[in-house]
Amino acid sequence: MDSIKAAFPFVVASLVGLIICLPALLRYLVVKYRLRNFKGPRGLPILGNVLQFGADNASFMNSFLKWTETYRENGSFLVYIGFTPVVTVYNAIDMEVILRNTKHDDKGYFYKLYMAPWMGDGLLLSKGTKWATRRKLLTPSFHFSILKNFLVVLNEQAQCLTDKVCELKDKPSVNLPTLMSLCSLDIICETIMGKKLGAQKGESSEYVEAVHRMTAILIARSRNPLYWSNFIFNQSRLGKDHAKYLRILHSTTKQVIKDRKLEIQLQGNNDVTIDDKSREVRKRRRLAFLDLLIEVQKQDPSFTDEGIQEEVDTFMFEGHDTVSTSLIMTMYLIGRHPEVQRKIQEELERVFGHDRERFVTSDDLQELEYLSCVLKESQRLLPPVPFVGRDLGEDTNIGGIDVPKGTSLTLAFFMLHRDPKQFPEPEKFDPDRFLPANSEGRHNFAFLPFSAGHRNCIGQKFAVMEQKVVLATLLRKVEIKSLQKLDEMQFSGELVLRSIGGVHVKFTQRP
Ligand code: HEM
Repeated sequence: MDSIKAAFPFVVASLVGLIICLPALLRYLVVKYRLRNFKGPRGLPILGNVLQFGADNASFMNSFLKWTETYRENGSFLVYIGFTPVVTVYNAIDMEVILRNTKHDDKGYFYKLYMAPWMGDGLLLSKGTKWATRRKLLTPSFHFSILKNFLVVLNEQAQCLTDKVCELKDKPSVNLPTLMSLCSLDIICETIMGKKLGAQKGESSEYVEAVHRMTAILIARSRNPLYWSNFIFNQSRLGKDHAKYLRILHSTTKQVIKDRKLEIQLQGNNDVTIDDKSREVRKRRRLAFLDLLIEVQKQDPSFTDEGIQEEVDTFMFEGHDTVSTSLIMTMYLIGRHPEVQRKIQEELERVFGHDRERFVTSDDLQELEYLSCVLKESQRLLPPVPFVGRDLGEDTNIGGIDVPKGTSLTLAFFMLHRDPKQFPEPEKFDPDRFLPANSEGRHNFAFLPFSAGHRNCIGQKFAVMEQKVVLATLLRKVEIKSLQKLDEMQFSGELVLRSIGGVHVKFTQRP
């Protein structure tokens, strides 16, 4: 009798546990049944496919690549992370179905876990009405007529980079990520917040240190499943550093916004006005995106200071690592293909003559057509954002199978861009694929470095402009030789694509 009494609390606890877990268990069984015909690697009970992912980011990427090739005909496959099904999609037809549907705008658990503390509920992470209202408010700020106001900053920073690179010409090897990250940070800080950092010139800044440390912490967090729990992460050394750098990042942006608003107030009105019809910007000083956000707030006071901060933090994050990764990969590929580099140099000579100093103008940007093809081909082969996540907002037919609402998706651009039906010999770097005549008949959703549909990249035009200015300035003066072979490089799909072990090149000054 006593032993029954003693066991009673455990029996009750087990029953309560079962009742709590039952809905989740039932949902798992129903979803598993509905997805029974979806192809994918066979996993273990309870663990699913986790053990097949490998212990580090490189093995994770290799497993993904292996599965993509195995299921290429389907263009999608299913894995289980424990009890959670995740469908990976990498064919143009299903990409279109998903990205065109406005109901699929939830970015999923991991996005929120890693990025929300820094970016809050800004444009990247928000959804529904909040996202739609913000996107409508912010889209005009990315119109080309406004973006061209940033050309001066882009040119100045590109020249600073070029001067630095010229000084490195005798070095046998330069690791591109270190160099390019500082350049794109200088650019994004000045264009978004109107703040000159001087990172390229070696001026130390608490903010730059915090951005670098924060990015590294987010990557380390994604690698360790224990840190996926907020509770465990917050107690860890890494979690404490995270809190410290987050304070620096937020207090900096908060202060910058406050100072800029005060400056405007002291001047009596905002010295930046935008003509509604021509989108022409009139200003008495250098424009920053922040001025445009403050202008938006004047038109719509529901866009609060917190709202401005969320968007500034989002742009700082989204507009820095992505562009520098794209430049790194493009410079690497140019340095591997002397014939492509020669064609770029010929185009630069056609547009700039022998003038290696003059700033790149908006007319020049239109004329650099071959450089556009090179950028696109680089973003096809080595897309800076290799994957994005989504949770399905409604039941959706993917590859002929009805996938239930709530299922997590990985949209794998890295693998999409290697579809041999859309891009014959997909591993070959061939910028001519993107000449207009060679692009005919290609599916509109076969090439998505900036994603597509309503949640596409708002900063796409800015990013292309920045890269063209940097490359047109640099390649007029220097030549790049890449020191690693593509098939020997090991990539990892973190928040952006990274080459484990760096990207090493040698620069020489052009005669
Ligand atoms: C080569 C550089 C860039 C690449 C490859 C890139 C790529 C992308 C991709 C793939 C997305 C979709 C993310 C998702 O669906 O989860 C995205 C969204 C976004 N990007 Fe970019 N991006 C770049 C540069 C920039 C820049 C320079 C800015 C800002 C200055 C920016 C701001 C944003 C924002 C705010 C979003 C969220 C848009 C929304 O959901 O409405 N990006 N980007």
